[in-house]
Amino acid sequence: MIVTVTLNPALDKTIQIDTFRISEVNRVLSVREDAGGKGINVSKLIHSLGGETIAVGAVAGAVGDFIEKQLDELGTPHDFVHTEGNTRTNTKIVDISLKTYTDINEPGTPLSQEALDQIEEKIFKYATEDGVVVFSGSIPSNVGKDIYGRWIKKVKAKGIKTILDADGELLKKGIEAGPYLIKPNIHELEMLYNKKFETREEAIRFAKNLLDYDIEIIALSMGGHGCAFITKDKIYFAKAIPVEVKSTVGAGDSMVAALAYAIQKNASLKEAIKLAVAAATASITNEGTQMGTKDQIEFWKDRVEFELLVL
Ligand SMILES: Nc1ncnc2c1ncn2[C@@H]1O[C@H](COP(=O)(O)OP(=O)(O)O)[C@@H](O)[C@H]1O
Ligand SMILES: O=P(O)(O)OC[C@H]1O[C@](O)(COP(=O)(O)O)[C@@H](O)[C@@H]1O
Repeated sequence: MIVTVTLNPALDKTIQIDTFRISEVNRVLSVREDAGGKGINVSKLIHSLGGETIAVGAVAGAVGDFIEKQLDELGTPHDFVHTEGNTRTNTKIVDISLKTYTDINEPGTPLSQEALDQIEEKIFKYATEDGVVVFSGSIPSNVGKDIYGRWIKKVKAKGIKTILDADGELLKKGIEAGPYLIKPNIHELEMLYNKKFETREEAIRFAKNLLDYDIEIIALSMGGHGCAFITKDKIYFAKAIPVEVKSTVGAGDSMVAALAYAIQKNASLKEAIKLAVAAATASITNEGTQMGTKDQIEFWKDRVEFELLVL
């Protein structure tokens, strides 16, 4: 079982605009709404790949109802705690002329200690020894930044693998707990080291140091430049596949989903890399927060190129 934890789900509202102008009236060309939030996206993809998954976390109000309904329609299993307020809406602006993709993410509704305890119970209810628990995304501002780190320690103590995809303090404290895999993007790594990397190699060297925290795999994604997959023995670099981008939202989550799926199946690292890049590529060819379909991912899998790096 792959359990995903989303403390801050979102309705992703993607609006298409032609040449966005600041301080002017902008007319929207199209709107679409998807159930989003990092763990939720991960579960959506794992389910469509045929994997066993459940999305846990918290939802609230009418937006929470929308998310649960859409997951039901997709057949993605979920078990959320229901809280006060309303789940956030994240606005994604796709500018079709400028080819820019802008995310405006709301902070989300607070979670009580009682809700957090209930979520923790659900994590341990569904997590299996041969499974994976995925902690990803931001958290409401009233929740301590050590939450993922604390949960990773507890899950790891039961011999269960964990994946962390977060930024800032959440990432830093999570890393200290030694998750099995982390997937920072290059900006998140720069924030972590408070340093701008001049070259791909420099970024990879800094990322590699994190393996000392008992991390097995680091997927360091670099948007349209590709992704490095770093382990103690080997470092692979997979090129991004040039495609017509419809929306970059969900590319990282697709990688995380594919990696979780591959890890649970005990697939080789090479197989995991192919699936991860194919899943990310498929996702960005779809509008809004839509993951790639199984067929799309199969198609791209044969076209993934990666090389062994010697640093
Ligand atoms: N513009 C792009 N063109 C082609 N592939 C892309 C593009 N943006 C992202 N990808 C693919 O998605 C992966 C993850 O993207 P990235 O933006 O680094 O993740 P995140 O969404 O977590 O920030 C990349 O390694 C690449 O394979
Ligand atoms: O929790 P955060 O960091 O605000 O991110 C949430 C947003 O990230 C997403 O999960 C997409 O993430 P990626 O583009 O990194 O795959 C959206 O669905 C959601 O709106």
